[in-house]
Amino acid sequence: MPAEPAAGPALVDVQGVTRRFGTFTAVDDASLVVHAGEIVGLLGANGAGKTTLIRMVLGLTPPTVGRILVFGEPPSRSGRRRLGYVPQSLGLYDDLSVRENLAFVAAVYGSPVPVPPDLADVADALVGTIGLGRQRRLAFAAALAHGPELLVLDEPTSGVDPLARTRLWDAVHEQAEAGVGVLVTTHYMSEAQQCDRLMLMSRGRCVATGSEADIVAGTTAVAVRTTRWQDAFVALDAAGLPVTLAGRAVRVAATPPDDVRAALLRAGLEAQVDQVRPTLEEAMTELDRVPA
Ligand SMILES: Nc1ncnc2c1ncn2[C@@H]1O[C@H](COP(=O)(O)OP(=O)(O)OP(=O)(O)O)[C@@H](O)[C@H]1O
Repeated sequence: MPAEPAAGPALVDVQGVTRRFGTFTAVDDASLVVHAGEIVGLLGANGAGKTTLIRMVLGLTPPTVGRILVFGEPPSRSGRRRLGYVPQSLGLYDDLSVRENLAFVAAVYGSPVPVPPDLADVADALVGTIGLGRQRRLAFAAALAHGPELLVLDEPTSGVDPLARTRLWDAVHEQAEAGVGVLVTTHYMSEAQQCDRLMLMSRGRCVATGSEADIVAGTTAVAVRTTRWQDAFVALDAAGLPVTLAGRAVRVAATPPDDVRAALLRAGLEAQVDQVRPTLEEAMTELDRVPA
């Protein structure tokens, strides 16, 4: 996962962009580039500002401050023809069949769009009657109809099962390998790990950028080893610490080991407390807590 952006002209170049809605700042001084052939992931909790940033890249919402270039120019109608966008809501016609949805897109772009082989068995089913995973696959195929150079995907696999998610990501990688730049928002850490570069947003601000290793560096996590792991979990949770349980492994993000030991001692628990390499999720917990 390279930390530095790939060479070559940027497909998307966002510099120092802020977007306010009244007195509320949804995006605060964000910068971002996407080059051909790379997958850039936008991460952040609900309301972090990801969709607002994407809408600005698409030219749907103007920035309050800052500069956005897409294909070297401010977002425009002609630029939009060179990109494919899959919104969270998918933008499909529920009362048309899979085939009819693709025919509609084909009519707009003037080029035929074949039904993808993995949707062949539902080609004549109304979109509203097929599963969400297949709807997302269809929205993705529709976004590719005109051979875009840039794909913008807003939570493309939200609510779909792991198999469908893997298939969609295979299709995303295929596009990137063919030279398409991809800007994708996600809540799933497993998906973030598939991106070439990441940008983590918290309350509108960009709090970390780079590879997974860059983002994890400088954050902390501890592992708590004790036979009384259930009691340890309850005590740390009651102490207000960001504790998680994976099987019997108790882990605490964003907290120095001594603070974890102290919280355990207060609960009358003895345990081995070791500093460990944080997961991306733990790093995000810590970075999301950085005061504004
Ligand atoms: N048109 C608008 N008017 C006022 N506030 C808005 C508007 N659009 C977005 N916001 C606010 O800006 C903040 C960022 O919203 P945004 O949808 O960009 O977040 P997000 O990171 O995409 O979240 P999610 O993961 O839930 O989609 C939220 O607090 C939202 O309520």
